[in-house]
Amino acid sequence: MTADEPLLVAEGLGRDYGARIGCRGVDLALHEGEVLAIVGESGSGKSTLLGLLSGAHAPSAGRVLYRRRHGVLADLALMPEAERRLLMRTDFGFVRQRAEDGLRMAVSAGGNVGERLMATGWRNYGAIRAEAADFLARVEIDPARMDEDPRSFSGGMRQRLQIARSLVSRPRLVFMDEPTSGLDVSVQARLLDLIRALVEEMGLAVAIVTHDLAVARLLAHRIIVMRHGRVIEEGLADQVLDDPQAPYTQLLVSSVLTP
Ligand SMILES: Nc1ncnc2c1ncn2[C@@H]1O[C@H](COP(=O)(O)OP(=O)(O)OP(=O)(O)O)[C@@H](O)[C@H]1O
Repeated sequence: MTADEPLLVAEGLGRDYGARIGCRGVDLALHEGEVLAIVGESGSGKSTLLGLLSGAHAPSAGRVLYRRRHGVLADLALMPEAERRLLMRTDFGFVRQRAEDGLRMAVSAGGNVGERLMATGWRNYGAIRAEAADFLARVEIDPARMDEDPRSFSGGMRQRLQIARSLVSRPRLVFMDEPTSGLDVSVQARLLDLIRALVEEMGLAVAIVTHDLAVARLLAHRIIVMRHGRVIEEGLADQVLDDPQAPYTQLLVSSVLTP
């Protein structure tokens, strides 16, 4: 596989909810090490698109192709269920808006991280514990607290723990849905820096949904702008933010629209 070949491709992708449009006609490609931000106001279809790209939901139109480690493109919807589930464990990571949705709250911090390692084949208890401690330190959680469960953690710590849980198994592709909203502004800034550092260091491909253009500017290489379920503009992050072409994007960027 060469760097020119995309890791993930969406072709004519769409999903309806009865008569309501979730998203329609989305074409995109995501390459290794690339961060793609999906922006748009509430209800524009961002989460629906992320659900389709990650294989969590089946499309009602089009398809999502994923380039597997041996280089072959596979249609997520046509994969046998067991294979898709395995792929989601080994190759994909998810960071949800609410840490509580991505963590097991009654399981220790170390357990939350170690569980992901076990799901990808790690078996040696000592090695799992050491790796979990190491990864907790990377997300700035004191490994001395690894036996505590996340209910005793602050919001920012919980989100950092969710990030550790998602990344410890070295996925190739990470899906993030508003990973910093709902946190204090100062906590958000620190978390964004951490995400940026980890994504860069691990060479991850990321599809991140955000209504916050500052998040997109900080993290993304490319941006797609959605409105009423469709992609209305896409391009390099700086291009879209500094020289938006679509009138709607111009309004978004000038903050006339409140997300
Ligand atoms: N489970 C569902 N059942 C019915 N309609 C849905 C469902 N999920 C989303 N929709 C509709 O699909 C459209 C797109 O919603 P989606 O959640 O993808 O937007 P979004 O851009 O992620 O919004 P937000 O920023 O508020 O999360 C909206 O009109 C929404 O009402």
